Amino acid sequence: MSAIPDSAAHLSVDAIRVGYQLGRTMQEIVHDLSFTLQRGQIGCLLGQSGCGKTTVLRAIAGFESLISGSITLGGKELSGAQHTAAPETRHVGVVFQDYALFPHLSVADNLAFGLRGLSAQERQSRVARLLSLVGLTSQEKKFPHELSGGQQQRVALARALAPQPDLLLLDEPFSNLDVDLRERLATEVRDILKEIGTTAVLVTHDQHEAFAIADQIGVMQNGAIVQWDNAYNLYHRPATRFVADFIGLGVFTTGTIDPAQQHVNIELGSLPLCHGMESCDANAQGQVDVLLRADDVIHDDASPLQAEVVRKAFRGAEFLYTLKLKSGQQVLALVPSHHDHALGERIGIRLEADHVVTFAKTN
Ligand SMILES: Nc1ncnc2c1ncn2[C@@H]1O[C@H](COP(=O)(O)OP(=O)(O)OP(=O)(O)O)[C@@H](O)[C@H]1O
Repeated sequence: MSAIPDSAAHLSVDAIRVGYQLGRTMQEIVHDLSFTLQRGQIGCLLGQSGCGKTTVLRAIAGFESLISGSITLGGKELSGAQHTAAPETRHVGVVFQDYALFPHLSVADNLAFGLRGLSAQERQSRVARLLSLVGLTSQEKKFPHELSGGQQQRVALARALAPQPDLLLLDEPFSNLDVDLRERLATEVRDILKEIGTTAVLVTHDQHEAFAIADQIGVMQNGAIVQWDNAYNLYHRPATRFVADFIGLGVFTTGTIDPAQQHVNIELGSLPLCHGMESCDANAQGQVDVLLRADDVIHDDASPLQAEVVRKAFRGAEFLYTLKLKSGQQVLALVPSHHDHALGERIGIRLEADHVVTFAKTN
């Protein structure tokens, strides 16, 4: 599923195919991929290593030509099947994974580097504003090696924003940072981009990062976007089994449709078919796979339904329990961490699903 081209969009990526020349043959990596962003929106391409995220970003930056399709920014076509505007003419900023700062220049000079066309006074005031925006005013005289990874990434962001690009591209910008810092910095970067209203596209394989920063996320599989949506819908209304599996924590459990009642019966109880779903196969028959998220299974001491704790992972505020049902099927449950149960213990659970997601059975 791909986005419908939108003529009012600021960035429009329309049915692009991109590949690499290997000897005499063109190996197509990105197939018929489309999405749009309004001015000031932040989009994210999320997917496993090798699915083609960076290739899309490189095509938007102008480093790769298109086999077919088009890329339009602010109403102007940057790439089509016949032409590729040079990267330096696109008004597109790029933040790379390795920051790519100039090691011999101070923080302030790194930021001023792309502003040589401005007067000294304008340059100074833009650098001062950006330093304050990224919270590095007191570090302006330092050199990159004197900064932490998170600070270096903020300098890279400020440097890319300095020429006031029409679009900012971020290629796995947080992957060199600690997991804890990644999500925090992603939220900070979102606040900064929103404050100045910059349209941006980020690529990452980390869904928490994507959730923290993006308005719209495209889940990629084998060079195509399989769902372009907001984080809530990707989690609660996954369009395909791949998205359901890739996003969030959950298991598939076997369900049997009761067509008369429009319910699906699973070992844990009965769920209204398609509950909370805008699109769903209400005519499904027989057996289906039902997606059960870890937050659909609630720990409840008063429930007569019991399951055995077979695995537990402490996550601070919660435990992620893997629970074995009577049949041997396993489900996941996120439980507040003051409920500390031992492996092998049987605990009461009940079902509480806001969205009932089913897929055709695979085995
Ligand atoms: N310059 C190139 N020449 C030939 N093939 C390439 C080139 N760059 C990338 N590829 C191939 O294109 C495919 C997609 O690569 P790409 O870097 O776009 O994926 P990705 O999703 O960004 O992966 P990662 O998360 O690992 O960076 C891979 O199979 C890769 O080997």
